[in-house]
Amino acid sequence: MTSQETVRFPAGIEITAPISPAFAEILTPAAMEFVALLCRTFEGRRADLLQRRAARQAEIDAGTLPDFLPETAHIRQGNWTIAPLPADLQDRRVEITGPVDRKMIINALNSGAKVFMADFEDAHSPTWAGTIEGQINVRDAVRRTISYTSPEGKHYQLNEQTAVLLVRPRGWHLDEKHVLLDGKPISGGIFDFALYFFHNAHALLERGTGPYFYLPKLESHLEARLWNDIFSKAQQELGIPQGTIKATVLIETILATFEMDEILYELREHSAGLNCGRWDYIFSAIKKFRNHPDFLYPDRAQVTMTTHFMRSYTLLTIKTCHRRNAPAIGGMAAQIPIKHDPQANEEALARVREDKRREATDGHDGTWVAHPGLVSIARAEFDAVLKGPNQIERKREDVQVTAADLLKVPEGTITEGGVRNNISVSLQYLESWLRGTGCVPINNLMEDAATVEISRAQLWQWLHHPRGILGDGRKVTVELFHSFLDEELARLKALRAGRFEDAARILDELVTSATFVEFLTLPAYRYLA
Ligand SMILES: CC(=O)SCCNC(=O)CCNC(=O)[C@H](O)C(C)(C)COP(=O)(O)OP(=O)(O)OC[C@H]1O[C@@H](n2cnc3c(N)ncnc32)[C@H](O)[C@@H]1OP(=O)(O)O
Ligand SMILES: O=CC(=O)O
Ligand SMILES: [Mg+2]
Repeated sequence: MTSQETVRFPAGIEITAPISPAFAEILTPAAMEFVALLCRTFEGRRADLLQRRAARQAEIDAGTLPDFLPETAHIRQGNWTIAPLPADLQDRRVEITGPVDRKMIINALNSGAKVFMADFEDAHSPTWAGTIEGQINVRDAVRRTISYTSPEGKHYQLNEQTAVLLVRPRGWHLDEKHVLLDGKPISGGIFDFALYFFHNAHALLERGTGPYFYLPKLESHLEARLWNDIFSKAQQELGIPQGTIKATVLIETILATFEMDEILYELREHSAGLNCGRWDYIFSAIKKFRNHPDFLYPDRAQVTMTTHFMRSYTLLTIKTCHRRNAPAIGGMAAQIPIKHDPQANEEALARVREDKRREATDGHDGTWVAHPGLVSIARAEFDAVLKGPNQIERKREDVQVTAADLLKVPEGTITEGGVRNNISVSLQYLESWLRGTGCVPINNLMEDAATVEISRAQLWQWLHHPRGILGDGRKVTVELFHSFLDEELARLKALRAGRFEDAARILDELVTSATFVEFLTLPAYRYLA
């Protein structure tokens, strides 16, 4: 390892973590100059927008529910479209997503999916090493030099035909604590974006593709405007034509659904449509209305894609996108292939098939899968429906969705099984995240930061809401939570060693805190190397 003293960074930049020779190829003085420029230019606006989130939360807490914005009615009513899509983003019928681990990047690019989203977000635990290695891995993937040999001696390299690469940087709320600018941690999202763009934009263009992104967890069109301005500045600095960057925004907060036209409009030169990030969306609904007496959500397993508010959201996303000639990408079913149990496996695959069939029939232009074993299943469902590379021509003008549809609370029950499952899944996921793995199979389901946000947010809500009562009449209290937590923790610790005590400390803080913690990754990041 070299230390920062041996690498000359621009004035004001300090890196507080080790820099190996391989890391120094990413953290070059020129790249860090670019990072610093974007952070200096835009950090103030990021901070203001995070403040604005808090102000909107206060309005909701005071009883003002979200609605479509009167001041942007002219944008919703106007007849504009996004700029034409590049050739390699026309057909996105199956997109695989996954962490920026070297082997998984190769497997994902070779999976037969049209697109691979390399994830520095929900599926990524942002350790210093994992984050910079992720940048090395995507750099090598862009240049097609990436290879890997497993400890068992299996060799991995890219096929002739590979998926189109998209990168998802961190959301606005996360800092990169190992990089200080003028003494303060910088934005994790700008850091991820800037390094990928700086090192790869020209190489991507030379290969006939481009710098393509997914943008997570936006809560308003003003947050989209900030990304758009960052894109314009980045392109200008690197001498890349304006409009080259293409970004798909995840509609995964309940507030963003009310501003989908506006988000597409802000990014119209850079837009590659919208995606229904269902897991964060459910989390966001619980989080935003947590203090409202009428909004109490049942067990996580009961908040499905066919509940009224979820169906309304996905249909409105399709209609909004298609009116603007933008693709509407579907989301991720949590089921993954199950080894060694053919019947359970067939049931899991049937659930994925059903989910993808509904998305394709509704009008989505593509969808997400969690695992290479699901690519052909999703593909078959979209092949059966799509007449061309996408179905943007299906405008779905028949869809009528109101604010009330988007806010309808699903009915259901809160059960002891639901409470225990939320505790156990949160503990297992946090424990893995603390060890640097941001996506894991638990009970044969894909779990990542978004799915686990639902679990811990439900625990908080059931504990703090007067109607957080189990089917058998017991109120969810701190005492009940602690007794279940102790039992679930003991069960897990008996199975294997790990950072379960740290995970339990974080979960306890998240659930029993009087005020809701905005994101579980904020306290958890304090524990991360
Ligand atoms: C809410 C959201 O944000 S969704 C987006 C974020 N979530 C994701 O991206 C999910 C990514 N998926 C994963 O990480 C994994 O599929 C898991 C953790 C769910 C399951 O992983 P595993 O239990 O290791 O799966 P499994 O053992 O069946 O893997 C078989 C092979 O497929 C590979 N594989 C599994 N998932 C992926 C993936 N998403 N991308 C690339 N390769 C994958 C494995 O690396 C393994 O490769 P190998 O045979 O060469 O060793
Ligand atoms: O990012 C996707 C989600 O479902 O959350
Ligand atoms: Mg998400």
